[in-house]
Amino acid sequence: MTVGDPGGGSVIEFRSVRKQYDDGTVAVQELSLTVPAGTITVLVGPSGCGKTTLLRMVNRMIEPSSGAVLLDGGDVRDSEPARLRRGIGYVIQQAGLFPHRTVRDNVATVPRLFGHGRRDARRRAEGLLERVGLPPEVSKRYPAQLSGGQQQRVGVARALAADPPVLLMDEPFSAVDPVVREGLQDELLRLQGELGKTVLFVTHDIDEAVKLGENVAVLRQGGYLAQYAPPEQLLAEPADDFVTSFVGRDRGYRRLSFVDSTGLGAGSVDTVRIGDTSADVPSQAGWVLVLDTHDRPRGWLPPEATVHGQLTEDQLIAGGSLHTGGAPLRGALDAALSSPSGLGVVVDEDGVYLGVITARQVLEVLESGRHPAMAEGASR
Ligand SMILES: Nc1ncnc2c1ncn2[C@@H]1O[C@H](COP(=O)(O)OP(=O)(O)OP(=O)(O)O)[C@@H](O)[C@H]1O
Repeated sequence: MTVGDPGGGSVIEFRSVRKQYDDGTVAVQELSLTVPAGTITVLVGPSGCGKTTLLRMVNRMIEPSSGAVLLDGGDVRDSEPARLRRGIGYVIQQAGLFPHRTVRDNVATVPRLFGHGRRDARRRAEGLLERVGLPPEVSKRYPAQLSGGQQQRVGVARALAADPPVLLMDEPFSAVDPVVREGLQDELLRLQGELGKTVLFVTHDIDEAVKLGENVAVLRQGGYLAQYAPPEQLLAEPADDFVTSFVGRDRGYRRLSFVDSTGLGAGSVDTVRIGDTSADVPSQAGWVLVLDTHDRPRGWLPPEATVHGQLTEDQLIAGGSLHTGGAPLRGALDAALSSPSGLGVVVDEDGVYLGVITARQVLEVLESGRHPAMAEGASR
């Protein structure tokens, strides 16, 4: 076993699986779904629609009543559960940590199971904790001494400790507040970029689903698969009324996250630099953008503002969000709408000023049909 090295992923295939519990509840109707290797696939749907049941069929915590789950083509029933689970990381809502073991020992448990010595296992655990973005000082604390978000990170580190090709995540970020949750989501995407696991992720939150999933399976009450598609397609072409209402009224706006802004031309605006004197500041009919010495935007001077002596930061009006050229159109629209001048500032990857755009320009790009996916959606 190699701990923490890039491991790649396995294909998971649900083949006509159905689950009826002993009391007669049918949690999953006959359902077929292939989860591609090395991607994040999200199971989303309202409470009780069978998401957890489906997820737990992969590591045999639940056995299907009929049908089969295959990992890289092999039926999971052919693997003894304990052995199977060593290749499948599992992260749950409350992290499920051992309360009487330190954070480091919680993670080190897994390498120990694989026969590593205590020291080696701890060293590996510390590497993993760093990888999930935890500072070294938390490693000797107990789980109760950590915030909810930190506990979830430990849960992820522990699930990754065996370098499993598959990671099952059941509402892992639901118990933390929205800001921490966003951070955890970003961290998972970054981590996945490095590790390329096959991640099957359960949530009831459609925003989380479209943010994380390369593919999203929408389930509805009674354990039916309503739609299985990449998020942009889900938002553009919801399969039925249930999916339409589940993805929400603002799906048109959310789809802007999936349309890139290539082709959105940037205009220009007068600029000055911090440290310039009144003589350098253009006669002001309109807003002037202020840059630092590296040409990075710092803020705005309003029309008719007078500059006495050298221009300093405290004379500026704070800018809105910045749009990185080529990034999704949603960011361009947000930059324009959040800017005090109404002009969204476009920058390059290094944050250097490129030009400005207006909300109207963003809408014109959408309406001009230069983005076929959006034009198609508009006609629906
Ligand atoms: N052991 C069980 N015995 C009987 N019914 C069960 C059992 N476990 C789950 N169910 C039922 O099966 C259905 C699907 O449950 P499941 O936990 O898979 O849904 P879920 O989509 O994950 O829900 P949630 O988002 O609320 O966790 C529900 O109606 C649930 O009540």
